Amino acid sequence: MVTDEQIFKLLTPFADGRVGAIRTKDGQLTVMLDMSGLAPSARNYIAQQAEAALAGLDGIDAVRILQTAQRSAPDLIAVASGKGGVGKSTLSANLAVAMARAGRAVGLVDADIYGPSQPRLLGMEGSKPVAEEKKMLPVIGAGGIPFLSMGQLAKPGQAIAWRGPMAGNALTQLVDAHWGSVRELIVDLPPGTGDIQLSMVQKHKPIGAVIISTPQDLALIDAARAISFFDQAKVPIIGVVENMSGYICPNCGDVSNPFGAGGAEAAAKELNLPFLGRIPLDIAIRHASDDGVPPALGDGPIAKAYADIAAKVADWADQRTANMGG
Ligand SMILES: Nc1ncnc2c1ncn2[C@@H]1O[C@H](COP(=O)(O)OP(=O)(O)OP(=O)(O)O)[C@@H](O)[C@H]1O
Repeated sequence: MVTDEQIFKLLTPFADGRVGAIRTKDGQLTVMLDMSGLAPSARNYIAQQAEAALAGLDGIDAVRILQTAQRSAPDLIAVASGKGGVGKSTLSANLAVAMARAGRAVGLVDADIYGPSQPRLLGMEGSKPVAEEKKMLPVIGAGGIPFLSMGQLAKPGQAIAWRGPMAGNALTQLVDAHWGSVRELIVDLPPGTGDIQLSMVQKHKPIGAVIISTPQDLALIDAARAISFFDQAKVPIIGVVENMSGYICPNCGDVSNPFGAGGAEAAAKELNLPFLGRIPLDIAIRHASDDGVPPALGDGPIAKAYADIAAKVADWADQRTANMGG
């Protein structure tokens, strides 16, 4: 008679970590497999492999595979700014890459209806995700980051016209996709506090928000507005990132401060919020981003700056989980 341990060993090569209860009764073997997060094609594949691996075992006449889905949806981490052009999309892509490099299962949703830029930032311009059982399958971008973008749902310029329910439905399609083993989903929000943000806090509440600003006074005033929006929605602010602080001259290496410096850190302090770090204004960031190679994949000071911010966000998420008792 075959033992549970033997069955477990037979299933491990393709269902590692997914094998649940095993029951043998009257020649019928029932095995529970946790298929949560998997796309239907992957579920079918594993179930077929399991049936094949368990066929013809000593004392077993019939094999039944029970599929369960216990794992919950990924946690959402919003990246927001008060105004456009401050580097929110660049931070979102690089935060995802840096967190993944640190070993976390991270995905990315590009919810920016005004200028969806993640397909370009992740080197997958023109990519079209396919759907399985009416849910989208994320596309794998640079750094192995699974992502979905408003830019993949609509023709260029079309999404801008989306209002209220349409924008909300589009966001739902991106968030409720086949995220598989992804545990944390970075959401690149449009700038400001519009329909997408409302839908986000009402329907897909993020566990926290990262606010990005340049050091300029005006950008900071807008950032404060975004902060108060999340405060009112009871979404905790993970912290503030200062972008484009200190310009490193590519010729002489001198550092100047075209947008000022330290403004976001001072503002964070004033608002009693954690400061997560600063990213300098560096043309290399723009070039790498335009080429679809997130600078966080490198190993110079820029990659380090993103890695430090990612570590703080990860710590925050872990602390939150610990506080929740699990
Ligand atoms: N630290 C930086 N140094 C140099 N260029 C940067 C930096 N951060 C972002 N950029 C560049 O600034 C431009 C705007 O960045 P990005 O698209 O990330 O901003 P955004 O806030 O998401 O804008 P939008 O609201 O339009 O989506 C891009 O060309 C990007 O490559």
